[in-house]
Amino acid sequence: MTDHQASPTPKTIAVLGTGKIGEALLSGMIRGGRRPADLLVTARRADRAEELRTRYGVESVTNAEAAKRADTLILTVKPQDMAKLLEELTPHLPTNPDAGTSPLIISGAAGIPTSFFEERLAPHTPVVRVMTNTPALVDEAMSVISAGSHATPADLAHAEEIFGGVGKTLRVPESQQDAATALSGSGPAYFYFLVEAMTDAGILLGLPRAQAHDLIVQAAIGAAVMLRDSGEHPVKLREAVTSPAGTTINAIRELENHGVRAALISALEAARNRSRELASGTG
Ligand SMILES: NC(=O)C1=CN([C@@H]2O[C@H](COP(=O)(O)OP(=O)(O)OC[C@H]3O[C@@H](n4cnc5c(N)ncnc54)[C@H](OP(=O)(O)O)[C@@H]3O)[C@@H](O)[C@H]2O)C=CC1
Ligand SMILES: O=C(O)[C@@H]1CCC=N1
Repeated sequence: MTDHQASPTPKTIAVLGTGKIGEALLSGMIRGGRRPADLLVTARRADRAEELRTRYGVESVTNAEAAKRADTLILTVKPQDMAKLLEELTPHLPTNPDAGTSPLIISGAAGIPTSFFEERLAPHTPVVRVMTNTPALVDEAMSVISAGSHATPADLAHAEEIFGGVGKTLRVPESQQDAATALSGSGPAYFYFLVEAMTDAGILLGLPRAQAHDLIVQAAIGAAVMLRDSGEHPVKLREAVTSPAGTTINAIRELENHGVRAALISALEAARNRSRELASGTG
């Protein structure tokens, strides 16, 4: 296909800045049946480019080449690297595209609003902002999707199709993206932190580390599946575990005494605030 012609189904997808999130998406697209020949990747280091080529059979190109050849550019560099990446891309993107003829820009970066891209790119450039998370690696991502000013329903559907291949998607107004970043973007880290802490508790209680880890991980998986599949409110599920004069209520009292609920609320608020700070793309 000629560069950037209007097309209802964009063909070539480039992942720019293929680190942890970029690779998770790339591997998901290939698992989902997309041909490596329809994918391009870019990386800052030659050894990383080679690694991606070897691992996935995809072509590794420069950012300039990706801008010229791809119909969809998924930008997965750190927020602080986004301005520089855009500087590298803009000379190679159409400068005065008609509506519908520009490549779709999908940003996976925390904090950076679609206006950041629209201010730096040609008029009509469609931009979609997505906050995914690392469980994309196991097709259990949560990807929260918002349209920029020029993104069409087809652009949103295309982003949903890409990210839907690695988990669930949800459309939200862009004003909710910083909150979503705090909840689901960073969310897996909170659960890993809890598992780490509870495994330490198992050690304190005399269990071997590997056994403590397995017990807590399976409790987490069981709880997660029940939260997802039972349709019950978490309070109900917790009440079902909490027997009168039993063990669980003693633990819950300690969690409340130590302000864990308030700590979590403050923690997510801090993450949301940091996402807002990242909006300028300067760190
Ligand atoms: N990690 C997570 O859980 C999540 C991250 N995100 C967002 O995804 C984005 C990427 O995060 P993550 O994958 O963790 O970060 P990584 O550092 O793993 O990936 C970013 C990659 O971009 C490369 N890079 C930087 N600048 C350029 C450039 N100009 N051209 C080509 N490659 C470049 C980096 O190269 P080098 O290796 O040399 O540094 C690195 O490999 C961030 O914006 C983050 O906010 C969103 C949701 C969850
Ligand atoms: O910590 C971060 O900034 C990124 C964005 C969401 C998860 N990780």
